Amino acid sequence: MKIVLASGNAGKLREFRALFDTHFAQQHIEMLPQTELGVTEAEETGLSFVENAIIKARHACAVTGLPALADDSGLEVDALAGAPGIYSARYAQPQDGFGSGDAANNAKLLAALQDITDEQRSARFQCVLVYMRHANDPTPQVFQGSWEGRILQAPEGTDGFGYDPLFYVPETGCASASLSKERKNQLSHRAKALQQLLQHWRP
Ligand SMILES: O=c1nc[nH]c2c1ncn2[C@H]1C[C@H](O)[C@@H](COP(=O)(O)OP(=O)(O)OP(=O)(O)O)O1
Ligand SMILES: [Mg+2]
Repeated sequence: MKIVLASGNAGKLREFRALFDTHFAQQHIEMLPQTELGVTEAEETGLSFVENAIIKARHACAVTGLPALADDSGLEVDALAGAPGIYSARYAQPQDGFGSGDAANNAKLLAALQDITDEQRSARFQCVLVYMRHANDPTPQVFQGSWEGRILQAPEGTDGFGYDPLFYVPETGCASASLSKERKNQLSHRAKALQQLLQHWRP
């Protein structure tokens, strides 16, 4: 069975690859990144993670004719009333003077939290996974995971992607970007959402 993985984010795709190698090794399920099937990015016009994940999954189904699994994820910072949230990937904009992309997003987040003490820097990653059997699937299957931490005062670590260098993980005592990919894949929001999927999924 072929399933399209509806993400263009290389960091996510690396993590999914390792998670699927662990869980689907014995099953006849082949996960193909959308980029390998000529699927371009969908416009994320939703106002919630689940809406955006449905938009991405539906788009990938429509283009490929295959079932699709999409991940919409992001960082919620309490001191910023939940921002950047669903806008995490597009947090920094060229007109802010930060540029765009992961490094710019991290720089903008540090600037926004400049005067915020450690105790007030609580945050969490959210991940919503949506599986759709086809573009008109009336019952998308939705799975969710979150990961609690806080935002560091300066980046740490060299692994991972996105906001990992600024995300301190209390249960490990280091930044997410200092974790091995195996350890992150045991603890993360994405790993938790995938565990939910593995328990309840009807392919
Ligand atoms: O484990 C993570 N470690 C660090 N950062 C993370 C993580 N998980 C999500 N994030 C950040 C990256 C990006 O700023 C946003 C996701 O945005 P999101 O729209 O879901 O993904 P994306 O645009 O990069 O690729 P795509 O939409 O094709 O899947 O949250
Ligand atoms: Mg996106």
